[in-house]
Amino acid sequence: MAAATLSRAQAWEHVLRVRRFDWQRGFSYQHGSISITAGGEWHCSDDIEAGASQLLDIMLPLVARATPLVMAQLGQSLDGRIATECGASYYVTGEEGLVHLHALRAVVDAVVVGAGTVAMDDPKLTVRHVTGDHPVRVVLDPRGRVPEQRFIFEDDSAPTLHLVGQAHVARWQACHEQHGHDVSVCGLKVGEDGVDPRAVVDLLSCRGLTCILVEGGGMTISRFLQEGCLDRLHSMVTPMIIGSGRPTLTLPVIECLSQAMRPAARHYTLGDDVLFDLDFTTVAEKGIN
Ligand SMILES: Nc1c(N[C@@H]2O[C@H](COP(=O)(O)O)[C@@H](O)[C@H]2O)[nH]c(=O)[nH]c1=O
Repeated sequence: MAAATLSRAQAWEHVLRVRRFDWQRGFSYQHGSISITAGGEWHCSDDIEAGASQLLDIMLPLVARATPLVMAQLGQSLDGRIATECGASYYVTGEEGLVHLHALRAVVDAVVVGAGTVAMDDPKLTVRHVTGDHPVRVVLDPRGRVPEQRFIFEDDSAPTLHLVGQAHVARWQACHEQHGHDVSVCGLKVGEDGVDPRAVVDLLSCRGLTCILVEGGGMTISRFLQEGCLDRLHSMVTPMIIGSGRPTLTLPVIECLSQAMRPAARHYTLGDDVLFDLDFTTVAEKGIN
């Protein structure tokens, strides 16, 4: 009899199961031919397809854990752009990159986007390219400026949480009610520098949303990174040169490269795209002196 081979689809089912596994109580997950320990190390006693093996390598560190996770995802061109000057961004990354984005959505509790992304892209933020549940959609809108007619407000296939500055709560509650939108509005303290990403993480955590994907835009992700709020960043680089347009990350000016961030990094090929998996909780060991 031919030896069994674990397929990519089967590996994905394991990822979803591992996400639901109680890592507070159990230290290792065992199912059929596969065993997984906290942190994401895995072993399969059957043969395994290359795509399945890569999927486990990429996804298990995100789900085989008992602690909260705040991560971000960027789909960018080779020259570090996420959209053209006027905001066209559908799509920078290829088919496999998009599947990966949806896989990330399927393993988090909440997906966070800034007001600009909602205004410009009118995203759905649902899981469509893989099996799995939709995350809670969170709009970060300190100035309460997002247009009223947006897909995530009108669509009730997933819960939506609209985080606005305290001054805008009553107006937005009335607005969603008037339009019959099933959207929860929550107030945020807005300081001189805008909203503190830590306050967002705390607010979501109080609602049981502890595994968070910050999906865009570049400024929102940059702010989370600058404040030390990101554990991980998945940067999907596609061999396209846009040449001008919206940048991926915008951070304070540094003078020398010793001040640059050097997170531990792994990389994977997904179709024509290269995924850089950056772990900000661990500093890279290698460096050229
Ligand atoms: N354009 C772009 C991304 N952009 C993200 O996808 C959102 C649109 O998602 P949806 O409407 O749910 O399909 C958009 O608002 C932004 O958050 N992501 C990527 O991996 N690659 C891409 O090329």
